Amino acid sequence: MKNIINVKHPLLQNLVTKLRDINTNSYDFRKYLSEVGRILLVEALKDETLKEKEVQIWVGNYRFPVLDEEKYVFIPILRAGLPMLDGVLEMIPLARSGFLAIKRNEETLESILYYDRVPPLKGKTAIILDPMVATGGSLDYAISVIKEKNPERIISLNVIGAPEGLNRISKKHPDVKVFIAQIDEKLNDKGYIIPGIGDAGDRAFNTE
Ligand SMILES: O=P(O)(O)OC[C@H]1O[C@H](OP(=O)(O)OP(=O)(O)O)[C@H](O)[C@@H]1O
Ligand SMILES: O=c1cc[nH]c(=O)[nH]1
Ligand SMILES: [Mg+2]
Repeated sequence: MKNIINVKHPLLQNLVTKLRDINTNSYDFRKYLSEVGRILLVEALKDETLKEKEVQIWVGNYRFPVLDEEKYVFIPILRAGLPMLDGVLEMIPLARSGFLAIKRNEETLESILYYDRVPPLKGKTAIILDPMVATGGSLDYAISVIKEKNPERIISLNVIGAPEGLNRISKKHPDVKVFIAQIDEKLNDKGYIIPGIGDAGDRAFNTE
């Protein structure tokens, strides 16, 4: 699983534990997802190439490094990926955003795409946001849809994954770098991650 990067940081582990806690309410749950997203983004872009820009400062004009912010397109997978968007947009405010809504059929575990509003991706870095990689079906589907739009590169930021799903992504999409805060033990017979955080969409938006 060379393309799966388990980002290990005490601050991330602390946030994941707060997400696991069933006493965490939906407001805090969304806030913690957003914070995890931001930390994962920092790690994912740590070797990024910068452009030079002339900046007027107090002693004249100097050239300084800047990020080409509009090169990045964040793509949260609705619903549960949505709270991660706030955190990453705080870091790259001029990034674009696109939206994919994918829902698992909880009986068959098959992923269904019900909304695609992703802007053109040619020459862009697409950054997928979704807290959970369980069977990997939803992430696999999202990557396939995004690849059809020919981005320069695809990165995925995820909070918790099961070995089953991460193996699937690693085999099918070795070109996509996945930055993940926690790799858990397994899936249960309903396709939920154990120990996991339960249903992330329901917990984020207070539904059942
Ligand atoms: O790896 P998989 O087996 O495909 O499962 C992971 C998917 O399940 C969750 O979404 P869900 O289908 O529950 O939709 P929701 O965010 O609307 O609740 C999660 O946010 C992932 O997208
Ligand atoms: O554990 C899981 C698996 C899929 N989707 C979730 O929200 N949680
Ligand atoms: Mg759900």
